[in-house]
Amino acid sequence: MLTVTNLSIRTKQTKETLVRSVSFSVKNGEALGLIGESGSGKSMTSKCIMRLLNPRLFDLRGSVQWNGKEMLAMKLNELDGYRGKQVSMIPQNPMTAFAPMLKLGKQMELGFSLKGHRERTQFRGRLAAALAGVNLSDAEKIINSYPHELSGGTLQRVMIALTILQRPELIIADEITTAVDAASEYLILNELEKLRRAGVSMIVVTHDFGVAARLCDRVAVMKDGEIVEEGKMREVFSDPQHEYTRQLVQASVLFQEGLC
Ligand SMILES: Nc1ncnc2c1ncn2[C@@H]1O[C@H](COP(=O)(O)OP(=O)(O)OP(=O)(O)O)[C@@H](O)[C@H]1O
Repeated sequence: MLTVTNLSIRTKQTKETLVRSVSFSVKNGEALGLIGESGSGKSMTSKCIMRLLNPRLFDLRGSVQWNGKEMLAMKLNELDGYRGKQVSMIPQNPMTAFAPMLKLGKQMELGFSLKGHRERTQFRGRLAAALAGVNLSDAEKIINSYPHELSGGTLQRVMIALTILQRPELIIADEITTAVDAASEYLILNELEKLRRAGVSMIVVTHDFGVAARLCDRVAVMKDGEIVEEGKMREVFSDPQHEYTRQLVQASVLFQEGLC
């Protein structure tokens, strides 16, 4: 279980507070939607949970506990057993998740610690199936590509397939359907729904209530670095209390009806 308590993030250089006293929790097997407009602090909060913020650039206050362990105090060597294994993030900009000078197949071998021909062959079979699940049919081409040779949407789907293979306990999915076509979005959401049914917990970062409604039990709405409303998905969606949430819900409904 993840518990974030009074998390604040401030830049050291400009002293700007980007995230202010944010608190939420994600129970085992639960999915929380982190919703809000661009710049509201969703990605910063997610990166902080993954310990991806450079302490020389950001002041972090508060607490991020994973199964009772304080993540913000965890040493770098301890993080190896946490990141990617227990908690994985599918980042908004997937290019940052891959080393630019290594072919993807090589990176996967290293990431999954594959040894020997047999392990590699077995992995490639599983990879091909996971890639097909997110609408990528040419596994060979992907394995033999450098990251810059693939589009952002394709790399994002590769990340999703790899996360599915890793099967962590918690997945943080940051705007994972914004760079892909509608058919791929449909398949990606199906794959995430399967993981949910298998008991994987999730934080779904999105500005789209529709995406959150498909996957999430609860939702926290962020605005200007703060959570302004939190509750059960259905209740917040059908009876939003905060004016900003009302606007988001309305925009989502209008969008779904094709009116904007
Ligand atoms: N590396 C950084 N240094 C300083 N400020 C940053 C940095 N990254 C993001 N910010 C600022 O932090 C605030 C929150 O950004 P964040 O990326 O978390 O927003 P978001 O809600 O995820 O929106 P989006 O979906 O557009 O990424 C914004 O004001 C942004 O300009």
